[in-house]
Amino acid sequence: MALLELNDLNIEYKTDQGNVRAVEDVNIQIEKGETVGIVGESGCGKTTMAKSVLGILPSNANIVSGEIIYDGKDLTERSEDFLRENIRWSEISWIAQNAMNALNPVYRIKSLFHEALSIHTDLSKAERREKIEQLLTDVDLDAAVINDYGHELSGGQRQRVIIALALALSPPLIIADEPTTGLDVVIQDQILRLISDLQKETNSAMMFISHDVNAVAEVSDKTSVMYAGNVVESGDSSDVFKSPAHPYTVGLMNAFPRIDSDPDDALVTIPGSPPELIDPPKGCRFKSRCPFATEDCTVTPPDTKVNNRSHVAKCHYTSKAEKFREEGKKIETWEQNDTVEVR
Ligand SMILES: Nc1ncnc2c1ncn2[C@@H]1O[C@H](COP(=O)(O)OP(=O)(O)OP(=O)(O)O)[C@@H](O)[C@H]1O
Repeated sequence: MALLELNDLNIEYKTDQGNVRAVEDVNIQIEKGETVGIVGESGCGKTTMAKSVLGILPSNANIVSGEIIYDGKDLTERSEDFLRENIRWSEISWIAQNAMNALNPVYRIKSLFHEALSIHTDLSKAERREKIEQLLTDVDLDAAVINDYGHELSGGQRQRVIIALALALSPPLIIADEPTTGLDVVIQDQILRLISDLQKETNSAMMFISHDVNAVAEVSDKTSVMYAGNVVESGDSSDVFKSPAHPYTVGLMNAFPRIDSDPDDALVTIPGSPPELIDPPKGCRFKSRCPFATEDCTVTPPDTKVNNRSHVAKCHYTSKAEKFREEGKKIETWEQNDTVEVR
């Protein structure tokens, strides 16, 4: 049994304009000790999905159907008290983007930890202090920051504090939602490496959410690519990133050139933006931006097996994936209005 299983998960937000179908029929499994990457542009439903696991969705959100099975328990059926006392921090912790900005600036760093440790452990005050200093050292901070206020630290230092907090109770699962976004590129790299090293050392499983394909490819064993509320491609990261089979994955990878790619190569971007999720298009949601789309794409896209492992893509034309990859490198492919013939 997987540590976390999202089964046919559907989540909507109620708004004055109508219901936003932010997560639709999402299936994701995370095994013990494994890192699963979730990648996609802003607004694709990644954060909504992650918040549903922790039970911290905003009040206008509704889990319409599906299951969130953690260690055999369906969390969608558990109360707020149960999640607070038995799941958050101790079983599943959360590293959010710029999380410290959201925290109370009049709190000292030590207060953040004392709160989590006093609720969930029976350590004495002195033992808690020792533990906090150790956690801060583990994330390469000077233990003296224990007495600082959040606003006295740099962005990178704050994110290290948040990582230390996420590790404080040795949770079996860590959800890291855009943990490096907004940081300086060099710091991003350090934080990424730190998360990856600590995760291996502690053997926690991790859901690693990012819009940055390269970051996801670097740390994840498996990857799910999300577009407009759907998982459009998933599989072992080595399969997904070596042989992307959905045109969206191809476009996303070209939009994030690897550090070792030729600097003279033109940057390819996917024109347009994801569709409105109040009345999303029928069939494939990527259709209007896909240079390879045909009439068939207006019907429900299939889950197509790409190889004899677990690599699947929601596209009718995965048998043409090699051609997608080749044509997808060219700017003209994405800029022209006509469909590119791949047959
Ligand atoms: N509180 C809310 N009320 C209504 N709609 C919302 C709310 N929060 C998010 N949405 C909508 O749900 C969809 C998914 O958003 P979500 O934040 O989950 O995406 P994301 O991929 O995590 O993007 P980002 O990285 O920008 O957070 C978007 O269309 C967004 O506008």
